[in-house]
Amino acid sequence: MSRTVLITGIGKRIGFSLAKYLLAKGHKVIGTYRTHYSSVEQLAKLGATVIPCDFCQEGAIDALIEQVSQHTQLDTIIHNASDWLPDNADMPPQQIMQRMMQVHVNAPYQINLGLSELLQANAKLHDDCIGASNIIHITDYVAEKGSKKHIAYAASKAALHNLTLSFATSLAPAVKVNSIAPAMILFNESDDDAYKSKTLAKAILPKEAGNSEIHSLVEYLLSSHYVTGRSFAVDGGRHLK
Ligand SMILES: NC(=O)C1=CN([C@@H]2O[C@H](COP(=O)(O)OP(=O)(O)OC[C@H]3O[C@@H](n4cnc5c(N)ncnc54)[C@H](OP(=O)(O)O)[C@@H]3O)[C@@H](O)[C@H]2O)C=CC1
Ligand SMILES: Nc1nc2c(c(=O)[nH]1)N=C([C@H](O)[C@@H](O)CO)CN2
Repeated sequence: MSRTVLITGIGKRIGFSLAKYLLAKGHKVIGTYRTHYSSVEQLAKLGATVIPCDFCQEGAIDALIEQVSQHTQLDTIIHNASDWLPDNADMPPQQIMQRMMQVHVNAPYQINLGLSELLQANAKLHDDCIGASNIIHITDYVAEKGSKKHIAYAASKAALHNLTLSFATSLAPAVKVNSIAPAMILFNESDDDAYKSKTLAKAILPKEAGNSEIHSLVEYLLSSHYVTGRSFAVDGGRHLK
């Protein structure tokens, strides 16, 4: 059955690849972006509805909720947008924590509350309406482990997983709410060989997993009618090292 999926942060990397993947599967995609890369135009040409939204801009989230509410068949939200700020970023610690909580906690919280009635109503469009609609929070392995250099980021991702627990309870039985906790999906262009070797050595499956690991897990969660309130680690067994 074709779904209508809101994905945040579609401009690049995992968000971009996931939007392309879901469009290719025949789903309708509504995607938010902060920077207007050519990839955004590419997704629009493939049929996506693309909406500019910087979650740190006053009023932007309310405007997004208002705009997405017009898409009356919305049944899935994937919170992918994220800012990987280190604690030594060139701004005061208070601002670092505020931005991390704004992007990773306040934005998903407000969007979920603002669109939950639509998700619940559209669960009924499916043959089996129990667990038919979805919210997926993309967190991070460090939500459970912590981080030496991204303390505020890790804390905000832990809070994002806590939203999974609360919304899973409050939106049952129509809406499933789950976390995906990745570790090493994609390196950044700025990562040097020394960093890559050190990072790969943290997992018992030492590899850069790639976007397809997220695609297949999203597909599984969308097909389930019974999995909710859980976190799915995509981390090469880092917890066993
Ligand atoms: N890549 C990996 O190996 C891992 C990724 N993850 C998680 O997976 C998800 C995707 O990762 P990845 O693709 O690497 O992430 P990126 O950092 O490459 O991209 C994140 C996206 O979020 C957008 N974004 C950042 N800040 C804001 C904001 N204030 N308002 C709106 N949008 C914003 C970015 O926009 P812009 O392009 O303008 O910056 C970008 O499109 C993230 O949640 C990340 O934390 C977790 C562990 C590992
Ligand atoms: N928003 C982002 N979050 C994270 C990123 C990223 O590029 N953007 N990258 C990672 C790393 O893969 C880290 O897990 C290992 O280097 C974590 N989160």
